Amino acid sequence: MRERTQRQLDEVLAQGGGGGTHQNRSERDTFAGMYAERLGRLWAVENGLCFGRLDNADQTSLYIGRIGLADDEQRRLLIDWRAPVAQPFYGATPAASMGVTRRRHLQTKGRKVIGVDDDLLDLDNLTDDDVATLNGEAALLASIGAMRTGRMRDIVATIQSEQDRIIRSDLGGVLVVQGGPGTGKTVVALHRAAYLLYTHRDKLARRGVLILGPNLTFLRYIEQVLPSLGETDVLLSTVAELYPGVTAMVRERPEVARLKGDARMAEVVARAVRERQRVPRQPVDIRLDRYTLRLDGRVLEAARTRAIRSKKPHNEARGIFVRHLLNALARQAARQLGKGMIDDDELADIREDLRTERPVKAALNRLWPYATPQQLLIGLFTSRERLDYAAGEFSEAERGLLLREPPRQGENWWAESDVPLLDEAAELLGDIDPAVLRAGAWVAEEEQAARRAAALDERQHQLTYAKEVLELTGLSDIMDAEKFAARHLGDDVYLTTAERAAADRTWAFGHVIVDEAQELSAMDWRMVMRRVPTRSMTIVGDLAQTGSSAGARSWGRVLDPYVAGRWREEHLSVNYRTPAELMAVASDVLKLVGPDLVAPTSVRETGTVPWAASPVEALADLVKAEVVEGGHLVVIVPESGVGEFGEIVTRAVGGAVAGPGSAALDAPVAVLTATQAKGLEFDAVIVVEPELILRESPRGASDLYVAMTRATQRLGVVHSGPLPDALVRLERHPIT
Ligand SMILES: Nc1ncnc2c1ncn2[C@@H]1O[C@H](COP(=O)(O)OP(=O)(O)OP(=O)(O)O)[C@@H](O)[C@H]1O
Repeated sequence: MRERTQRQLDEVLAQGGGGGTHQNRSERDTFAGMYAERLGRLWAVENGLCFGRLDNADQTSLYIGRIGLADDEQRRLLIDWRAPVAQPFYGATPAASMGVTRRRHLQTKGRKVIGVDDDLLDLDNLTDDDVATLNGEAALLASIGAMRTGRMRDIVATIQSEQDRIIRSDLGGVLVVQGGPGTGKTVVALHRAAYLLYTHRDKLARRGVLILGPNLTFLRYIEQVLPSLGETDVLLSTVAELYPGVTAMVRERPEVARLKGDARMAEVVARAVRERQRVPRQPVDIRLDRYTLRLDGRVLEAARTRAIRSKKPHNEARGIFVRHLLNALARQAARQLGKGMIDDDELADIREDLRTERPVKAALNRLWPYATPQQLLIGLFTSRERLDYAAGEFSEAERGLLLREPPRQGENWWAESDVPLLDEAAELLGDIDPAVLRAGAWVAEEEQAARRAAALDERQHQLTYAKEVLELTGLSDIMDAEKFAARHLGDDVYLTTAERAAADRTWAFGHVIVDEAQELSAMDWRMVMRRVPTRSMTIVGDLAQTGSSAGARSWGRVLDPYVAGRWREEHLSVNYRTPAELMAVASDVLKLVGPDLVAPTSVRETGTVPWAASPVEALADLVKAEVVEGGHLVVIVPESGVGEFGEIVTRAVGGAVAGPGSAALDAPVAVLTATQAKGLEFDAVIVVEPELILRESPRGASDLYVAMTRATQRLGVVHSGPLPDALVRLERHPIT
C-alpha cells in the first residue's frame, strides 16, 4: 500500500510545476496533499502494526491491527482495531466468549514477534485461574510496568473490557466517565476520539472533534497518541486557548477566578452589554451646516426598543437603531428644508445624504457604539460605575475583586477565567465586519451583506464541484467534499478541519471530549456547550481531584442545566498507573478530600515502599539518588516553593527543568506544582512539604492526592514542616 500510494503521489507530482489552468493546478495540489496524508498515515503504523489474533469456534482466525489491510483480491489480511468484527478482541470473556476460543496478544519488535500471550476463552478447556484473568494480563502488565518516556502511548493492544465499553459507546448524547487516578480516563478518551472518527467518519470528519485538556504540558503529553491512532481531524486545546486571538497568560488569585467562573457572571456580561445601549433622556442636537436636527428622548427610546426587540446581537442590532433614527432625522430635515409631502424615494435620498454627514455619524456612534468583546470587558472591569450597574447583584467586596487597572501598552491583560467571558460577550455583541471596521464607516453594511452572500454562493458552487470530483475519482472514502473544497478556495493554503475550527469561534464540532473535566467552571461549561450544539460529548474526570476553586463538585450540578436527566455515567475502577503500595498511602489522603471516597484498585504491586525524609535540606541528595535509579522523576512542590525548590533541584542535577512545558516532559527531572502535574505521570515522584500543599489552597487535599498518584514506580516525601496525619504510614528513608 505504501508503494502504491507513493507511486500515485509521484505521478501527480510529475504532472509539472506551474503549468495548466488555476483549476488544474489546485486540483493537482489537492490530490498530492491527499496522497501525502495517506502515505504519512501508512508510515505511522509501523510499530506494533499487528498485535492480536482471534481464533474463532468455526476454525477461522482474524488478525487485529492498527489499521485494516486487504490484498489485491480484497481478502482481509488485517482488521482495524476499531472495526466491529475486532470488538471480541476487547470484549470477549470466558463467560461471554462471543464465538472466540482463543485471544492471542502478539508483542513485536519491528517485524519480529518477540512474545505471545494467550487468553483461552473456551469454557470447556479452562482452569479456574484462566477464568478470573484480565484481558491479556501478561501483555498488560508488561506494558504498564515499562519505563515512561514522558509522552503518552497508545494502548490499542491492551484495552480492557471496561474501557472498551466506553470507547465504543454510542456517539450521541453526553457520556460521563468518572474514574480515580490512573484508571485510563485520558487514554480511553483519546481512543474514543479515534474510534468515533473511524466509525462515524461521514458525520465527524467535516466538523471535527475537539479535545479539551487542563494545560499545555498535558496536551503535549498526549499529542503523539492521536497521530498514531491515525487521526488528524482532532483539535487539542485548553479552555484558555479556546477564544481565537487571545492568549490568556495572567495568573490570578483563586477567589477572583472562582468569582469569574460563577454562573452569575453570564448576567453581568449581559447587563454590561445593555449598559452600552442606554440612551439619554435629554434631546441630542446635531448641528449641520444649514440647520440643526434634534433627536428627542422619545425618538431615541423608540429606536432603542426596536433594536432590542429584534433580538439581534448588539453590533448587528445597530443597523436597526441607526435606520430608525436616520428616518426620523430625514423627515425632520425635509421639514426644515421646507418640503411638505415627500415620497419614499426623496426621503431615501435625504437619508443617504445624512448618513454620510460627519456630525450625524459621530452622534450615532456615541449613541450605539460598536463594541468588541475585549472593549466590553476592559470597559467593565476598569470602571466602578459600570461594575455597579452590571454586577449590582454582587456584594461590594465581590465587585472589589473584579475591579482592575486598565491594560498598559502591549500588556497581556487576559486570565484564563476571562476567556469564557469574552466568549459570552462575543455571543451577545455579534460580529463587526472587519471591512466595516477598516473603513471606519458604517454605511457599508448592506454592501457587506451582499458580499457575504456572494461568498456563500461561491462556496456552495465549490462544494458541489468537489463532491462530483471525489465521486468520479472514487476518493470520497478518504477525503470529504468540504475539505476538498476548502483546499480549493484557500488556493495554496490547505487547512485541516482542526485548523479551520481553531480559527473560528462559532465552529460547531461533531463531538467534544473534555478531559480533567472537574476543573471547568460554570462559565467554562457555557462556552464549551456553545461549541457542540448537538451535545454529543464525552466528559472524563475525577471529582476527587478537583483543584480549581471554580471547579465541579457533582456531575449533575454541571450537566443538568444543559441536558437534565439526559446524560449517562460510566465508572472506571482499576488503576493501571500507581502500584498498590503507593495507592495505600494515597487513599489515606483521599479520605481528607471526602471520607466516603474510594480509591481505585491497583492492578499491580512492585514491592517498593514509599518513604518520608527530612529535613528539606536533604532534597538535593535524595533527587540525585533517585536519578541514579533511572527513569523520569518529578519533584512536586507547593506553589510558594516553586522558586526555592526549583533552584535547589536544577542546581543538583544537570538537565533538570523547573516549570511546565514540553522541556519538563523530556527532562530527566522536572519541578512542577500539583496543578501543573495534573494528568501526567512519571516513573518516580518526590513530594516536597506536603503540609504546605494541603494548606495552600481551598482544594489542598485534592492537590496532594493528585501529587501522590503521579508515580508509576517510586514515591517519596521530603519535609521540614509537619507531616500530615494522612502520611504517617510512610517509612523513614534510610539516609535521613
Ligand atoms: N488498557 C491499558 N493498557 C495499557 N496501559 C494502560 C491501559 N489503561 C491505562 N493504561 C495506562 O495507565 C496510565 C494511566 O492512564 P491515564 O493517564 O489515562 O489515567 P487517568 O485516569 O487519566 O489518570 P488521572 O486522573 O490521574 O489523570 C497510562 O500510562 C496509561 O497508558
